[in-house]
Amino acid sequence: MAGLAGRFARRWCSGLLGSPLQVPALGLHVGGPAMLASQKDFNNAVSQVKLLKEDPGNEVKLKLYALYKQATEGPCNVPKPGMLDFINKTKWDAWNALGSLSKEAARQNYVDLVSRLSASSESPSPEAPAADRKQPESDSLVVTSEDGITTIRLNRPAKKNALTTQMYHDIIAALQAASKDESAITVLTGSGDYYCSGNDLTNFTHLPAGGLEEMARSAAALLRDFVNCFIDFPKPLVAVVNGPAVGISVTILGLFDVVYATDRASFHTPFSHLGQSPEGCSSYTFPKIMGSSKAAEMLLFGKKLTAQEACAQGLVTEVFPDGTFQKEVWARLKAYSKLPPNAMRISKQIIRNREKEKLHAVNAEESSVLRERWQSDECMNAIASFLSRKAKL
Ligand SMILES: CCCCC/C=C/CC(=O)SCCNC(=O)CCNC(=O)[C@H](O)C(C)(C)COP(=O)(O)OP(=O)(O)OC[C@H]1O[C@@H](n2cnc3c(N)ncnc32)[C@H](O)[C@@H]1OP(=O)(O)O
Repeated sequence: MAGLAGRFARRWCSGLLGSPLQVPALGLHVGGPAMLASQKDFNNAVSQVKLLKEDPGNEVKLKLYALYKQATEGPCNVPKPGMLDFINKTKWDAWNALGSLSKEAARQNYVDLVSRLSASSESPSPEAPAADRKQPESDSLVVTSEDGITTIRLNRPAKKNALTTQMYHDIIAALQAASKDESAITVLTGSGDYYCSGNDLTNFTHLPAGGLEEMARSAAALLRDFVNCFIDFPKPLVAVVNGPAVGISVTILGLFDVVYATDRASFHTPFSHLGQSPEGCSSYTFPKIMGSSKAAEMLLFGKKLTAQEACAQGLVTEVFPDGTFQKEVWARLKAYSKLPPNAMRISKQIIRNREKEKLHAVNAEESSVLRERWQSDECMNAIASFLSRKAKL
């Protein structure tokens, strides 16, 4: 965890400052007195932060916190918080990562960062959003509509398309819009080499004021809303699985109508490893799709399936060679999107409607079990282990 936050903090610091007087390894300003911000500049910047029109996000807020502490108190010399005190430990790590940076340089870096934030929150966005579609709040999701197909693309390739809290909200909004737009088919896919690495495990480190209990309550409510959107989605829903899939991105596949996968894809649900339990209605759909013992191997023991195995077990519709995957899949989807849209909707309704009530009940139960799991030592230790780079799947 210390390493993770330290690495994060170093990365946030680098690249933010353009001064020639930088420590190359840290990207931090260590300039001489003539270059440095005054106490008055610093005080102004502190006031300016409160006036920012847009929330700069947790990563930037953490950097501001660290620079503020360094500028006002100097290098971090308070005891490190306990491993499970995620928030205070992350803050401590960020502050500690600034090492022996002088108070004056920290003050300058703080002023520079605030001035960049103020400038970007005042400049108009380069592209006006399409009139009929509210654009996602972050760049981590890209939604496009073309040829009768609305495509929702997970776009965080550097993090293997792990789902942040904001992305869950954006996917819900994108599905709601797609259910009403002109398109005949809706597709979920990923950018880069992964389809999706599941829930972003750092979501669990952003503890709200109500602590772990409140975090678990609000995550369970969001999970429930998120999965409900897939249960209720009225048009053909297709997953274009462009690479490995993990966790919730695998479990919700049971709620898709068609799943196309590259032969590079794999399907992994490591819930027990993470001290968690199945979601996405997989406790119901997986046994139905593949039989209870194959489902148990995946959901209890975290057995990872190859694309071919997932296809043999009915979770995947068809597997394509990676070299021709995109070309073949999109050609096929374009042809399908020309079929009469109302006929496709109505057929989907007949196939899915009698299951809906059951699926909603399963979703509610899975979300409520997870709410408890997320507060367990097993779960917190597994997440702390991943964050401290001791564990990877
Ligand atoms: C509303 C809440 C709902 C919650 C619903 C619950 C869902 C349950 C799940 O989804 S459980 C599944 C959770 N996912 C994982 O446990 C995957 C963890 N990731 C890994 O094990 C590996 O990263 C990997 C196997 C996916 C890929 O390994 P590889 O070596 O190829 O790549 P890196 O590990 O170097 O990853 C590149 C960077 O991406 C970050 N990252 C990857 N996955 C996640 C993730 N799930 N959460 C947060 N961050 C992730 C990784 O940390 C690297 O970042 P860095 O470059 O900054 O170090």
